[in-house]
Amino acid sequence: MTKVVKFGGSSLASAEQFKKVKEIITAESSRRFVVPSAPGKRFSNDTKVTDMLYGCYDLAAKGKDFSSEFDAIKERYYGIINDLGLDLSLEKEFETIKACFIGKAGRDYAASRGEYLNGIVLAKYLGYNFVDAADVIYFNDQGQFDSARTNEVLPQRLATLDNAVIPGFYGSMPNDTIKTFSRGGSDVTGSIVAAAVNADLYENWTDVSGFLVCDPRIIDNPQPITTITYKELRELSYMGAGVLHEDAIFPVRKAGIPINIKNTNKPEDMGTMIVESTSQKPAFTITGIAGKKGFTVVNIEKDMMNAELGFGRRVLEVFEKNGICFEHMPSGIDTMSVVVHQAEFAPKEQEIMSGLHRNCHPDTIDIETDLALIAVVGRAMKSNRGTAGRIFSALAHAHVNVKMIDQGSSELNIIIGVNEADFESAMKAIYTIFVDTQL
Ligand SMILES: Nc1ncnc2c1ncn2[C@@H]1O[C@H](COP(=O)(O)OP(=O)(O)O)[C@@H](O)[C@H]1O
Ligand SMILES: N[C@@H](CC(=O)OP(=O)(O)O)C(=O)O
Repeated sequence: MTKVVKFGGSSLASAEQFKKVKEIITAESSRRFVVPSAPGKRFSNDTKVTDMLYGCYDLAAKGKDFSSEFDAIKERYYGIINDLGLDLSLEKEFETIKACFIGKAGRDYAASRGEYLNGIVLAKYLGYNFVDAADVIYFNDQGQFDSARTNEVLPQRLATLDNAVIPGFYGSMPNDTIKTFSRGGSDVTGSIVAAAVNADLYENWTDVSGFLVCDPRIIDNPQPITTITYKELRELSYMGAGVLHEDAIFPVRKAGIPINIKNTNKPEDMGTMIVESTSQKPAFTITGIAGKKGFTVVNIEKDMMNAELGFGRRVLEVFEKNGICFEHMPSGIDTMSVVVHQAEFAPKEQEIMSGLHRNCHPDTIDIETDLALIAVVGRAMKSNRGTAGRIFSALAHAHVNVKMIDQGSSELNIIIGVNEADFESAMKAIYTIFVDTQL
């Protein structure tokens, strides 16, 4: 039996957390491959080492003095090393990092050092081999994960080792520079390593007892989800359920390896099993709710739009030419709405508006900003009548105006657009109707 265990930043934020991690790893000899994140927050208004590194590098890149910020990062590591009583010096590593900051080695390089250094500390503490992710995880020239090259090198390298610590979050580009995944990307490394060693299980250790029906920062003590399918999870992660990076699902899913989300602070809790399919009925009609703020809707109106061949294509062409992906596109007979990420759309707004006028000759176009999207997800929704009705009556009772509705043909999710100001009350209303009232 081989398990790959990924520990998030909250699980490795201090020496106290490192001790819990060692106890978990040594409790089972199958926990042979370990993927650590950089030290995270020790308390709610603490700063993650990754953010400290970004801040420090930004100063260095502007040619400003970054010594006190750099010392604060060193202190985080030496605090852990000293409290664990390790005989380990990172002075050589810190010298190299400082020189690379001055030499402007890049933001990705800077951020990756959080996981790199934590990997060295954890390997020493566990007595495990250290494998630098830069030597085994690859990206292509476009900056996308290069699975072909990684699959040639990583499985072979790990096959020679009884155990290893492989830092999460980064790898190397064809020109040997360092590249990171997007934020939270150590989850992706864990998944890639699990596939490479053909693990029986990928354990993802965090600070909550698994996936919860709703974000615990919005609902107090939400119910846990014991089993969830990859498909459901992808919908929820994509819509902001931060426990697991949305891209962490693909490598293990392809290899048929289940994921178990576990709590480092409560290892006895079962956590959540993420599986391909299950006959287990979810506890409620819905499996989970997640949501994100920061969307814009572009509403396009034109009489007889439905009869105009190629109208939709011409609309989307304008977004494509401006490099904007669309999230949803609800449409009527004479109307079409395109929902996009506000941060991506805002700088291109004028180009897109004039492009739409030129390409599609609409009667009117209006833009609504500050929209939040909420995904209500559940494999049981398909076989339960009236789910949408319950959602909308709950929202009406909570005085939330629904701006947009989109139901995928898989009937796995219903997406609802509301004003950002209504986001929290909408999430609470939906949670209450399905979980507390259990309608
Ligand atoms: N549906 C959800 N279930 C559980 N946690 C969630 C959910 N949505 C958001 N979260 C947040 O995700 C956090 C865990 O993810 P993350 O901060 O990336 O942890 P780690 O540092 O272990 O990688 C939780 O502390 C919680 O605040
Ligand atoms: N440290 C990186 C990568 C990561 O996955 O971290 P965490 O496991 O703490 O979410 C980040 O903050 O984005």
